[in-house]
Amino acid sequence: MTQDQWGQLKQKLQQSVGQSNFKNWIEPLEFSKLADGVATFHVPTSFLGNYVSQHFGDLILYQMNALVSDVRRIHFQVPANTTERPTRPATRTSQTGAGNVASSVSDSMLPTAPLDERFTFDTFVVGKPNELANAAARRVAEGGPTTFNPLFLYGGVGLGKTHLMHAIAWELQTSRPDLNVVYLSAEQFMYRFVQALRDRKMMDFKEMFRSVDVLMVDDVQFIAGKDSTQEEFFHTFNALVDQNKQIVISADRAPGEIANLEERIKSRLQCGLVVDLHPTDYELRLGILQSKVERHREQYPDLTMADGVLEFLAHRISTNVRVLEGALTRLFAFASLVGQPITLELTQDCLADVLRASERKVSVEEIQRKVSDHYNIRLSDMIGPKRLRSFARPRQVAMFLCKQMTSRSLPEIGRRFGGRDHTTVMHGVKRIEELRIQDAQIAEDLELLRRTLEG
Ligand SMILES: Nc1ncnc2c1ncn2[C@@H]1O[C@H](COP(=O)(O)OP(=O)(O)OP(=O)(O)O)[C@@H](O)[C@H]1O
Repeated sequence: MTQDQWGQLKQKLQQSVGQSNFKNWIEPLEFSKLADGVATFHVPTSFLGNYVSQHFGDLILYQMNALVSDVRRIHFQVPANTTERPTRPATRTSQTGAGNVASSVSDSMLPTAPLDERFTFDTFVVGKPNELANAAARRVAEGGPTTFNPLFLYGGVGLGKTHLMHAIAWELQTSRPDLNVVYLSAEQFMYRFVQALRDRKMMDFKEMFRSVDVLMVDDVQFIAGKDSTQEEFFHTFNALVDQNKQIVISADRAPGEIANLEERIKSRLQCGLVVDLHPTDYELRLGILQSKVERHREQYPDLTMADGVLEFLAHRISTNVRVLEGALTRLFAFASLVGQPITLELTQDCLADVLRASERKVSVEEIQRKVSDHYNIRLSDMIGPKRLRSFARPRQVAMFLCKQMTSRSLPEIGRRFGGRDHTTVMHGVKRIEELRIQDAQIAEDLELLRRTLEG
């Protein structure tokens, strides 16, 4: 391939990956040579090589073959005279991408997967459900003598396991640059293992894995049922533990609960510290939202957000932090697109599907019953026409909770409150929103009721 052809290919890639990806990742590539079906590119850092290999490797290979035939592999190389800045843990080694794409700088070092720069301890919000996991991760990140091995982190989807592992790697990169820290998913472990078998490079594979100082394997449940990968994992694990090298493992469940995982591996995994990331609670969700909103505010400085929106989201969106983050991002993008402030109404419109999906199954009837019990009035009085303050206030509280905790529209809520008009419901909801700020007793009632209703 000539430099001209590389120029043409770059134009094509620009169209495929978009301007910003192109600028960040493709533009820095320098085509070096094409020989024996292997296209070599020079990259300024192995991190960049890793990233491009993983995210755009197949695309480059595909588009290159449309231009010149018979390219089998892509190779990313940091030229010998380049000094890499040690800014990220992942830069010390390189990543082998899928298929025929490889980015290798040194064949003797184990490639680590790229780390997400947003996943640090600074950005990890700590609350009751994750404080132990956070403390254990921090302990490992200090890089001192191994006190528990392995650290086994487990928890449901999107609760921060990967975030904590990346945070450990970032931290060690700064405090202990002498250590060879490797983070990879169990799937990547398997892929490397299969590749080593295929290329008859098992000795290299073993050597590479045994030269690691801190090994972190994400989503280990992936190797369940994959017998030879499990076997190899077991040997790697034992070899590192014997050498007192730190291991961190994550999974979506406790070691004992991973089906089709060999007993000896289960028991090995339980040897160290097993920590559970619990589902988030309201306070943690609110804390996470508050911290994330700051970053969105920087991006959209002109957007205003009404009081209560974050609280609403923290109440209504389930335990998965990824969903919570996604909702916030979408909300800001939407509000900026339509040029409107972020109000509760806009939030409900924009996130209707997310809210519906994570809706707790609380019914209007249940709310009415709990609220009338709480205020010691009869259900018939709450729904009936009487306007006495002692009935009207609980009625408004119930309307407010219906609006917050169910996906019923205002007219629907009105109908279930004795056929009232939607404007009456709207007025009731607004009144309680005001009172919640002015009147501590109402705020307390609401909190208590919400907790009982959530069960
Ligand atoms: N306590 C937290 N503070 C800030 N962000 C968090 C927290 N917990 C999770 N997140 C964010 O939620 C998202 C999902 O987290 P992460 O990918 O670490 O989850 P996971 O437990 O590895 O999920 P999976 O089981 O899907 O692999 C990430 O963007 C992460 O930054």
